[in-house]
Amino acid sequence: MVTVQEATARILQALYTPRVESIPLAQANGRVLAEKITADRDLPPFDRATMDGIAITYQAWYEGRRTFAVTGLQAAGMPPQALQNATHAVEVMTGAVLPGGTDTVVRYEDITIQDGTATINAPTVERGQNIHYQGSDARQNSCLLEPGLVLSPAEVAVLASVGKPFVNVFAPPRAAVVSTGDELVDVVETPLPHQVRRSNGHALVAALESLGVHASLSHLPDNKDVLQTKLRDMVEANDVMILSGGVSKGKFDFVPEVLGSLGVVKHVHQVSQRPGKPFWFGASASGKTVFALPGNPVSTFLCFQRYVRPWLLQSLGVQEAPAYAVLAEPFSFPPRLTHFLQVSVRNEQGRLMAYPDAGGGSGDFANLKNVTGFLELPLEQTRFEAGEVFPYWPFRA
Ligand SMILES: Nc1nc2c(c(=O)[nH]1)N[C@H]1C(S)=C(S)[C@@H](COP(=O)(O)OP(=O)(O)OC[C@H]3O[C@@H](n4cnc5c(N)ncnc54)[C@H](O)[C@@H]3O)O[C@H]1N2
Ligand code: MOO
Ligand SMILES: [Mg+2]
Repeated sequence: MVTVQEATARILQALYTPRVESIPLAQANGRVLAEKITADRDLPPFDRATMDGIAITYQAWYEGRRTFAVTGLQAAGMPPQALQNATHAVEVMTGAVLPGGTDTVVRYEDITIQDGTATINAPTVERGQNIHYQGSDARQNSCLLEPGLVLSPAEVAVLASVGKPFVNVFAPPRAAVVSTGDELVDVVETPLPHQVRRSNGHALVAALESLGVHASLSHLPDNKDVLQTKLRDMVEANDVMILSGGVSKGKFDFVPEVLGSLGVVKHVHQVSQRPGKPFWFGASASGKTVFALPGNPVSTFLCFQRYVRPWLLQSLGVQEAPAYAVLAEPFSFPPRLTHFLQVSVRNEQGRLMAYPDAGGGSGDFANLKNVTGFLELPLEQTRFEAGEVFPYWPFRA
């Protein structure tokens, strides 16, 4: 048995190397960037008027001039005009290039224009006001986006602005979810009194889907030969397999033995934690990864959030800052195990307060609907006081 920290370290030493694929910009939202994006031009690419009004030379204002003959019009999209005379002004529109020879923009609200002459009514004018200077946001060739970034609408705008109709992103791993257990029937079946409908596989597929990974789903019986035959091909055909059930000490818990016989080398089996103690993790010689999660539904769910999700994100180079929350009420947990306490987190004046709602144990998956995540209570402690801060593993906002 290893600690949660040791298990984490071993898992994160066995990352997989994702393939890179080029996708259209319209599909980029939510994907993980696999290339460095640099500015192809200065940002903004020219001195840009930020207000509709007139462009003047500040010096003329400074020397006391308040009226300017309007001798030109600079609309957005027009090549730059030039001011012929420092006593003149050019009408300028937001988004237009600042006309040559001007250095200051005065808003229409601060002027009156009559018979081709603009009069400035504003009490003060600052040199360079209402101009977004070329290169003030970023210089040409400077790095705008780094690999590992999860692309959001904000980054889609950046990609468009630097002329990327296609972008390189990391391809999601080929993934397979396999649930096991003779007592489990399909969702469309009516279970006999001694049977239950299987739910873990569906939860895992949905959890992967929310990370952009489309996994196959299958179910296998508690039969060593069948497991061996079916898992053999699946291990090599996928980058990652996620199994549920059959990893504990029961007479029909064949999964660790079968995986071992297929050349999947055990890196972790049994972690000093509750729920999820029988957790198993291994990798084949060719780097194919297998997570075999304990079958109790809350254990399966927790182990996915605590181990599979970070492994996947780190494999894709995604840096996710660890989350923490404040325990809102005292809690006791005597066993020398890291306890993943189900909590409901509320933001109270900027502090994430975690309210325990432990539920009825690792079989009580219906309780997960009441909570927002798990608080990781360390094994060294048995008593946890209100106000103490612990790592928090959210699975919903
Ligand atoms: N002697 C011991 N017994 C058990 C130990 C132990 O340390 N010593 N650990 C317990 C813990 S903790 C857990 S968690 C479970 C893990 O069991 P397995 O991984 O072997 O899972 P199964 O035995 O196949 O199933 C356990 C439980 O979960 C239900 N299950 C499984 N898959 C699904 C599914 N897809 N959908 C819904 N429910 C599922 C299954 O019906 C069982 O009730 O072992 C303890 N035992
Ligand atoms: O992981 Mo087991 O879930 O403690 O029942
Ligand atoms: Mg079992």
